[in-house]
Amino acid sequence: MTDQASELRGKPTSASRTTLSHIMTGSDTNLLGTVHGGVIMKLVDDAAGAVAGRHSGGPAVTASMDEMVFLEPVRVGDLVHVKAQVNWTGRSSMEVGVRVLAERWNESTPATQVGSAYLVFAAVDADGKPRSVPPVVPETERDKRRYQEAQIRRTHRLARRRAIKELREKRAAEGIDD
Ligand SMILES: CC(=O)SCCNC(=O)CCNC(=O)[C@H](O)C(C)(C)COP(=O)(O)OP(=O)(O)OC[C@H]1O[C@@H](n2cnc3c(N)ncnc32)[C@H](O)[C@@H]1OP(=O)(O)O
Repeated sequence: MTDQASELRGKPTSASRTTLSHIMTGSDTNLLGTVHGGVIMKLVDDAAGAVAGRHSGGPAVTASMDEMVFLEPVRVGDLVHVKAQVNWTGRSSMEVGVRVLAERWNESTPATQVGSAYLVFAAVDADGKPRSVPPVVPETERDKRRYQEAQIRRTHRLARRRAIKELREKRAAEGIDD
């Protein structure tokens, strides 16, 4: 990895926080007539990717997307806002938290939350190898809570990966072929 972590100065959460807005049309629907979850997931990935690129100051790739939650159906004519921010940073990875809000495009009613997700992005160099990212500096109490919660998710992701790897190695050592 390109290692300059100690040289990188911290960046506040607000420096890369981004909102992506889009009006849903007939081409975004599923067979039920509501907006396809994959359309929302693309917007989530786009917004999170912009945030990760801004925070890390260069290219960043999606390593994982987890806990994508759809709370309410989104409809044609909804103006969807995808709000994303860096919750936590590691050496080369960043957890980006995303909230998805929707409001009718031509009404002044408040937007309601319709989904959320957590994505991990890895900053990469020109060869696609992980490179160091500046530490995120949480500013508000909400940012600090999100940072702490992201650390819990990180611990669980690593533990889950390690446990599954160990199980597979154990089964392979026992000669079990699946
Ligand atoms: C924006 C887009 O559309 S990108 C297109 C979709 N995404 C891609 O094509 C990415 C394909 N994947 C890759 O290129 C590689 O697997 C990478 C760059 C994500 C990781 O490369 P690796 O060689 O595994 O590097 P490494 O193991 O050092 O991981 C780098 C960091 O990512 C984290 N990471 C890697 N995989 C995962 C994962 N599945 N979940 C969570 N974090 C992960 C690591 O914990 C590490 O974090 P740290 O440096 O902060 O400790």
